[in-house]
Amino acid sequence: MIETNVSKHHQTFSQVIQSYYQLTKPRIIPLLLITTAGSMWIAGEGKVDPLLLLVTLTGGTLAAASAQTINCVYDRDIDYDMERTRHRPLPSGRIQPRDALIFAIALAVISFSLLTVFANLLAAMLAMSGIVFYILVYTHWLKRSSTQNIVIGGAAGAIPALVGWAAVTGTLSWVAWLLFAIVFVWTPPHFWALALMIRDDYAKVGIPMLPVVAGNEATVRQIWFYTLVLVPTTLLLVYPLQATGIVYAAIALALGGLFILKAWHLLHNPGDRTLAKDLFLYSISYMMLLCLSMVIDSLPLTHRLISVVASQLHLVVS
Ligand code: HEM
Ligand SMILES: CC(C)=CCC/C(C)=C/CC/C(C)=C/COP(=O)(O)OP(=O)(O)O
Repeated sequence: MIETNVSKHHQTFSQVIQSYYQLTKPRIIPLLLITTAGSMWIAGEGKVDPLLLLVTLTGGTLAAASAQTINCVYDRDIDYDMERTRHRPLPSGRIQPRDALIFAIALAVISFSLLTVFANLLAAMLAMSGIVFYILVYTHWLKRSSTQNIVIGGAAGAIPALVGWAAVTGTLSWVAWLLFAIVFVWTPPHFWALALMIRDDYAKVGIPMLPVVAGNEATVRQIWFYTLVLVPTTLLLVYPLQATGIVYAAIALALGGLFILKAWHLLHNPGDRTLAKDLFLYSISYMMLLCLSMVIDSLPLTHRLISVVASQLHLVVS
């Protein structure tokens, strides 16, 4: 087991807080919340109770933080061996695994209570299932054993979209599952682009990420495949589900076109790490803007503006 001297040094209160904060891998959480919010706005047809929004996003934050913290406890051995993750609080000895687990359980309990009391039981149960799936299916079962680890495990990252929908409607629908599918299909291009950049790190610790096991060519082909599935999937919200309108359709098409273009470049240059990095960074902006377009599209103001423009066009034509 990893023991370092760092834990024996005195840490100031703010350093301790900082370490617990880092344990939650906070940089990923805002995007998870953006998918939750996009889902909530579509579910609420442009009108979301601010208190429900606040509670759901807080509950979602705490659940994701709990999941990431348990993942840090479980993966502390490989995190120690990888350059990118070596300085995390557990491998560097700033927090003890037992304390991290207590912290994670506390986060999960608060999240569950908050969501149950102020949203509903379905939203709370979904958030908890996100934690369980991420830990059991991704971290424990697949991460160290399958090249498909992030395809199947990626379902955990798509659960926040279901949480958002459930919080507003108390149930799940086809649209909710489609939002889930969008994040699910987006995850392989998102992660494999990154894995192409840092494959050596994964190879070092024996994690069977696709580029390590199957090579760059096979990985870019998979990225290309999932990107080609992703873009039409995003458009199913417009037709046949009719959950979003013209504003979303136009933005989803433009963003999707650029995603396909970038994936195409990578497909023809599998060894180019700059292109891989470009696609990874774009995948994040893509999801952010796609969800933002869901929100804008659902607003009553947008609907009014569109009917004004449509009637003007009608006048011009007739
Ligand atoms: C199993 C699925 C996923 C895997 C394996 C994965 C893996 C990763 C990894 C390893 C990083 C780099 C983090 C670092 O440098 O410490 C990253 C970054 C990121 N991921 Fe994912 N990810 C997954 C799904 C998601 C999902 C579902 C979202 C949100 C919807 C997301 C959002 C982000 C964001 C925003 C970053 C950038 C963080 C930064 O600014 O450094 N990821 N991902
Ligand atoms: C509703 C709910 C609670 C959902 C939780 C979903 C969740 C925490 C998704 C995160 C996915 C993710 C960023 C994985 C990082 O992979 P990794 O752990 O392999 O990354 P690493 O190599 O940086 O450790």
